[in-house]
Amino acid sequence: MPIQIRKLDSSQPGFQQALTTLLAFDAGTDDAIETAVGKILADVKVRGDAAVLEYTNRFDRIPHGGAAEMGAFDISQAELQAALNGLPSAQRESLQIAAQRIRAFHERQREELRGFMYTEADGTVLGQKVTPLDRVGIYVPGGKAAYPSSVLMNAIPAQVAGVGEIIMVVPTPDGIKNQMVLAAAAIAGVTRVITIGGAQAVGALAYGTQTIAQVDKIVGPGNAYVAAAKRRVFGIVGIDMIAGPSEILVLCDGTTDPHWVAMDLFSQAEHDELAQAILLCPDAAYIARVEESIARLLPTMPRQATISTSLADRGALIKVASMEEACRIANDIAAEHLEISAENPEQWAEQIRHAGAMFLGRFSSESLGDYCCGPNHVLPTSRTARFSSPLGVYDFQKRSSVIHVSEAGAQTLGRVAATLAYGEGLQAHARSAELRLKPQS
Ligand SMILES: NC(=O)c1ccc[n+]([C@@H]2O[C@H](COP(=O)([O-])OP(=O)(O)OC[C@H]3O[C@@H](n4cnc5c(N)ncnc54)[C@H](O)[C@@H]3O)[C@@H](O)[C@H]2O)c1
Ligand SMILES: N[C@H](CO)Cc1c[nH]c[nH+]1
Repeated sequence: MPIQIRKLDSSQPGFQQALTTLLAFDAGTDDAIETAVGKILADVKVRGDAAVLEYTNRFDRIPHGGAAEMGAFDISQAELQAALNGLPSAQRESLQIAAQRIRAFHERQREELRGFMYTEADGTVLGQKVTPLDRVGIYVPGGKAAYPSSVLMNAIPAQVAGVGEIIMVVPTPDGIKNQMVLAAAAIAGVTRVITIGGAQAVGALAYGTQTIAQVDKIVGPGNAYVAAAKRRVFGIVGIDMIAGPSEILVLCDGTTDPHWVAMDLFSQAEHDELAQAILLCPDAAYIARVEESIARLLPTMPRQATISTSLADRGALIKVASMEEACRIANDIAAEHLEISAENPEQWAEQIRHAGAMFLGRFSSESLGDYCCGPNHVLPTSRTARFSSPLGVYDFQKRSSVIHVSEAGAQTLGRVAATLAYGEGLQAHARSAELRLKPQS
């Protein structure tokens, strides 16, 4: 099937409007998803398990007329361990290597995130205490593909942070459990695995049900339904970020094998029809070669239907004036993944301020980061990399301020506080500070 992919040129009038339209979700789709998610969440909040059971049976097409009770969706620790033991050794070892590398990276984050205390001259002690969250929900997607890597990426930082209970939800369409997903949960030390997904799983974790305890925070990626549900439950529970349909932006100077770039674009397009893959390049002849590679390689891809819809609806090959302009546009796009496939990639990376993860040089394919480089693959999408960060140990911790004022400190701070409190018209605040002042002799 001939592939239709949008071609844009930054020098053409209307380019900025075309780019804005490309980056926005189709409002019609968005509204439909929002309405559906609103209804599901309201129902789960009121009816709890009964609603979760019904939606799971329906959306995940649970066979034999569906499960009769929620217990059917729980997976025991013994089953997780059996899945790990039963994996072919190459799969088990690859999971273990990936887990070890992800753990090593996140251990470094923890070292950077320890609290601090300092003592002032008058003996007042001030500081910040870091504590892990008690109970978190991790969402592992599973509608169109199975994601053992996302189990590791979600659970390992939670464990490194010291979270008490890690509750994992993952849909099992048609009731089929993926053994690598279960094995990854065993490796990562997940507390409980429940095979539910979508907005109903997010609702169950956020509100709690008869059989699922409310969590403190929900993290993890998912499709547009999951992203919309997380956005809606924020405030009742914490969330990490909006990690929706995957995105890749390749910034190329025209020196990389075009087959490599085409396949890198496919690697994110194959996740979802709503995924987004974009190339920015100053060399028109090179863009034409990437287009040829796309046409040549696409028929060889098992997921070509998803890839072509994603490329046709949300993809683009964009001719820019220069690599400098490519960097400026990349900052505007603020993509989940940015590949800088160029000679001396560092010079361009210096100009990038907004990207979930940056892959520098032509050997750093984004796919390596998806599985085993070590940094997290749960990343902000839909331009939220302007203000969000990759999932990390910090998402599973919170900070409390610690204030221990000495008697001497209370004399100086008390006068300052009382003056400010009277200025605000808050007498009790002022008097509370003044009661601790020694009488002036
Ligand atoms: N940003 C990241 O860090 C990151 C990482 C991995 C994956 N992803 C993305 O995660 C997503 C995974 O999506 P997926 O679909 O494979 O799995 P998913 O688990 O996110 O979604 C499956 C669930 O969606 C719900 N659903 C599907 N159609 C529905 C409908 N019509 N009405 C109501 N609910 C419906 C169902 O409950 C189903 O269980 C992809 O978009 C992928 O690109 C993102
Ligand atoms: N590309 C996804 C993040 O958008 C992560 C992933 C998991 N498996 C393969 N890829």
